[in-house]
Amino acid sequence: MSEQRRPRVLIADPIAEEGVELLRQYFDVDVREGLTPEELEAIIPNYEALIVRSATRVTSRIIEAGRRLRVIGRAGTGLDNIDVSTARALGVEVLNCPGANSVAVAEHTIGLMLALARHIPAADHSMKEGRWEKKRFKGTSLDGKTLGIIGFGRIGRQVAKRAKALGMRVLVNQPRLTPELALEAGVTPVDLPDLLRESDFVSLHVPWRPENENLIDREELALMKPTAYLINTARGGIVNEEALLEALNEGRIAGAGIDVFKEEPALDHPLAKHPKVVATPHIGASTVEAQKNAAIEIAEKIIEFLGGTGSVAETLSLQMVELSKVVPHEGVDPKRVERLARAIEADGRLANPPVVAAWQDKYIVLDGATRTTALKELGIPHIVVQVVDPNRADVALHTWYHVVSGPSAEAFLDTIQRVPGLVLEPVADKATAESALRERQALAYLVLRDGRHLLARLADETSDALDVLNAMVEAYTDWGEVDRTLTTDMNTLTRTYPEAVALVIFPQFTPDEVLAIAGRGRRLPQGITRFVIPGRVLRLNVPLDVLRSDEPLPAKRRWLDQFVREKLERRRVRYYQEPVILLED
Ligand SMILES: NC(=O)c1ccc[n+]([C@@H]2O[C@H](COP(=O)([O-])OP(=O)(O)OC[C@H]3O[C@@H](n4cnc5c(N)ncnc54)[C@H](O)[C@@H]3O)[C@@H](O)[C@H]2O)c1
Ligand SMILES: O=C(O)CC[C@@H](O)C(=O)O
Repeated sequence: MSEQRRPRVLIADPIAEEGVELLRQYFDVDVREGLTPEELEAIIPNYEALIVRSATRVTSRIIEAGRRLRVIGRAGTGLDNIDVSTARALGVEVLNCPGANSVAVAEHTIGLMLALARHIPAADHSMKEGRWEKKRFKGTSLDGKTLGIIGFGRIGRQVAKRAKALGMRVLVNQPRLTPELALEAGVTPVDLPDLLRESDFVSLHVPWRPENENLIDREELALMKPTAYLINTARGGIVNEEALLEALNEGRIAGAGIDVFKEEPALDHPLAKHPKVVATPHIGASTVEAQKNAAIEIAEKIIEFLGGTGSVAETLSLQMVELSKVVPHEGVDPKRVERLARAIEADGRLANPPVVAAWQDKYIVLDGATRTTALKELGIPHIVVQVVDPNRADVALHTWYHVVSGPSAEAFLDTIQRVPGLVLEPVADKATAESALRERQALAYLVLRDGRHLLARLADETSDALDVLNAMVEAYTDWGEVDRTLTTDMNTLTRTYPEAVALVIFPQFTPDEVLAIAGRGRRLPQGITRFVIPGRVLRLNVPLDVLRSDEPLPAKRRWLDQFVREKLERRRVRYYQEPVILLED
């Protein structure tokens, strides 16, 4: 850390004193609560770090004005009040402390459930007004009731633990919930409609993101029982407030417990005033313990970040690594590899770093297999990659299906049937085919133009499923034209692809399966997996000379950090907030 000038930290929302004291040991700390956006914008250029809770909105304007800003700390969980994309694009790290307040929010959730089930706030209010209305406040028990938890992360799991101790049955809706985790937590995974239909209490524990806006809307509320309660301690916009108000007014649900509102502070809010609602002013995390945990944890993280190396490249998840450790998870077309190798050599630079996931001592390529292979062909020892966690909530893995066009469905079938180790088996309908695929009893299913459904299965157990799958895709790719699609409706497809004879539908692979396949040195056929990865860094344009040189890896890493730092200073890094799908290298 610099001897001349200590870094300056601005704390813009109240955090526990223990965290402030810790920060003061290392930095010059100013606590300035209640700043207007204009005031914050005016003073932010003086600070290396900014710490907020949920009240201060850290907009792109504020971040851009923070010329010295290196880190934004959120003393809590949700990052929805911080423009994380702009921060990362400008090399400003964003740190939070998820987990520090999970227990507090879980306890508050249980508190809201009990308050609703036993009418505690209304009974208290009636007594304060001098009444004794014993008959009016007959409640319901939580024991034996069903709680539906939407979002089974840190808070959702803490809620489940407590609800089970109260004798509740717990249903969970959470993408990619493994059966092992569900079993261990004693909960039942269900889809959202079933959760809404079966639960006596529905509790939300998902983050706010654009796709979670109005996750609970009219349609979802309509599925709930008239005796059920909705609890929202997550974020306001996740429930459509107007729809909820209607449902309460029309008696379509029994009540709601609400800690968070679309606009906060929520003053004179019709939901907060509603007799069937127990409302609290975003205090889920407001316990002495949670606030102390969050303040100390964020202080420690900021001290470590500003005191440590603070690599700018790593802030953007960019790393210089050995190319031999970078492994594609899907096959590549050798002709495309050769073309791309020539183009990269002529251009003298690697424009877009492949996106990879760290897996044991390897990096599995999620996007950029052709580029990676082209660099290997060129004999280059090192490569810059962007490392992402494929299980991150905003990374999605979808499956492309293949529309195959050619002279006739019979000729197509003939080609497939000749693949060693493969048998085709007719099935009655789409539902049977889908279920076989889900259960992994088939490698794929085929929908022919005339509407027939066929399962593609292993001929015997000694055949290797991946080998046969690869051979099948290779066979029809050599035979006809293959286009990728996300739709399974043959009628729609034949309008776009008049020569289409068949649609090949693959199972939905999980990121863990994909990594395990690649980690074993195996590959899926090309063009099946589709990772949607927000926050891609593109057009980094790393000179090939640097990647190719004999300099050792640590020296190249230092070079990369300086290279990225300069680009950021000149605002030369193109950062995509939206997912970017690159089909062509
Ligand atoms: N009321 C409060 O004071 C308070 C305090 C802390 C956190 N929160 C809110 O709670 C949220 C959850 O916190 P956490 O620490 O449990 O987060 P988390 O990231 O550990 O868990 C969220 C889970 O929701 C899942 N998810 C996302 N979208 C989903 C969807 N549409 N359907 C089903 N599951 C979905 C994710 O996969 C993840 O597992 C935070 O993002 C924050 O908004 C509120
Ligand atoms: O700052 C707060 O107290 C709210 C915290 C909470 O919403 C969070 O996301 O951690």
